[in-house]
Amino acid sequence: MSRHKLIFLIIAILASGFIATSVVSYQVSRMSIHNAIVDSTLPLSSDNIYSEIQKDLIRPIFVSSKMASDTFLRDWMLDGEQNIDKISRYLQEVQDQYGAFISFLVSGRTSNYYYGKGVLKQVRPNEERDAWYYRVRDMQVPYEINVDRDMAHADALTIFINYRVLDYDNQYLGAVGVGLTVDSVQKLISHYQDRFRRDVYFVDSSGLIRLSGSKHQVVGQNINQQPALAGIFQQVLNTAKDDIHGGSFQYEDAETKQLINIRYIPELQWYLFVGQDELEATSDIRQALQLNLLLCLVVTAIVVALTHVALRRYQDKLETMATTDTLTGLPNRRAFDVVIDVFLNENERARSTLAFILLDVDHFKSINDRLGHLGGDYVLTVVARIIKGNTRAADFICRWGGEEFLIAIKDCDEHNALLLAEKIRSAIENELIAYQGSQVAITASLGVGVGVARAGEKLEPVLERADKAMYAAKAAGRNQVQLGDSA
Ligand SMILES: Nc1nc2c(ncn2[C@@H]2O[C@H](COP(=O)(O)OP(=O)(O)OP(=O)(O)O)[C@@H](O)[C@H]2O)c(=O)[nH]1
Repeated sequence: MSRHKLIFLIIAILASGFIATSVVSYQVSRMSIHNAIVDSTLPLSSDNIYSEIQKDLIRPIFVSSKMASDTFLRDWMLDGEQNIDKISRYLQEVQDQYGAFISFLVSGRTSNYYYGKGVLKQVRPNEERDAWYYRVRDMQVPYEINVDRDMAHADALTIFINYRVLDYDNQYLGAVGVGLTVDSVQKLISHYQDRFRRDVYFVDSSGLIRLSGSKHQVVGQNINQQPALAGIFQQVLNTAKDDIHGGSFQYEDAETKQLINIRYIPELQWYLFVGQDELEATSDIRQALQLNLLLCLVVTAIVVALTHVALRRYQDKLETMATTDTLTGLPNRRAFDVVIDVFLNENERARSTLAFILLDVDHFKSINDRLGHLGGDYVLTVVARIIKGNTRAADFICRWGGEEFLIAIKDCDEHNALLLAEKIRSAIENELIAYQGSQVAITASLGVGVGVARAGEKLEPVLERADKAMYAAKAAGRNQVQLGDSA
């Protein structure tokens, strides 16, 4: 397998492994956050808000019940509603003492609507705003909770506790009670909005948003105008069972993925919506995913870079090992095959002849026999050194075989090749090699082949000329240079 393929494979394995683990862990975290929101966070918020509302309603119900059974109030009504100041003061005192928004009394006999400042108005059966009074008058239960506009306070949205007042013989006298501003509920939902980033809003059965702490759901709008939400709301209305309306739902719009919990608040006859944007809730783990992927990228890049360097070094080492003769340090015959094309290319650009000198140490067998194999090895290293010392860096020298060396010279004619071969021959002849106390003189036979060779072409003709010339030198008595037949 090539190095590039191996690196590509490593990248593919690391990247797919890292991406798979990051994405799987992201999905698992996302699902657990989703489930936590749907199963506990939203229902719990809904429960808390509902119980706060109930808690807020208990006190005014208690105050209204006290008013309905107050002997002063009943006697005043039975005595013919004589002194209006008295009842106004009473109502004002209740209002101040219990921090109510308004306290009121409506007389069944005179239809007067009394409050802290006197008579506000008279209720009329055909007045739509007074329908509540006639409903209370005829109802079977002692009180109702009604969310309505308060005329005495510029039509502010108010929760009224409407209590029936009966005389000592249980005959209906009128309706009494207090009104609460919805400010406390509004504060509560704003608190949820700010602290837990939850959308809290109340919707009546027509879909009208009555109270809201949410930026997206504005009071006065109708949720039926939001197609995704309208469908869910219809579902809630349709599946209402035993007055238990609601459940957990999810819907998506252009920017958000909302998870919502809907609950019916019977006291208000409104629906409480608590929602959370899943995308916002999971933004942290999405950031973690991005960071993870970035780290994976960095780790992959480091691993790939290290692998590349290690492989490169290893490959270089292998190549060097495979192409270098360990004894002389010269390139070997394999290196010749690798390098010669480059060598020929360079020579071709020079458009000149190429020379090969083939050198064979004379009677090397007997040198081996005399000095031993290690001694023979040493002689070969000396010969290599002599050849190197007499050639240029641009020449290519290699160990061709046992005691044979090849010198390739670019841009070299017969004359110069013969001169170089003679120089080497004479340097070898003149070298007295000292080995283990004895002095050894050696000679070599050299064959010169000169010709034109191009990259990709067979070199055999030129090489053969050098080879034949070398054998001719041997045959002619050794220790000499012979020139091969010219091309
Ligand atoms: N010490 C040593 N000997 C080698 C090496 N490679 C080849 N030889 C020996 O070199 C000798 C070459 O001998 P031959 O090819 O018969 O030729 P020669 O004795 O040099 O005689 P001529 O070439 O005819 O002058 C053989 O004995 C090989 O075993 C080597 O790396 N080291």
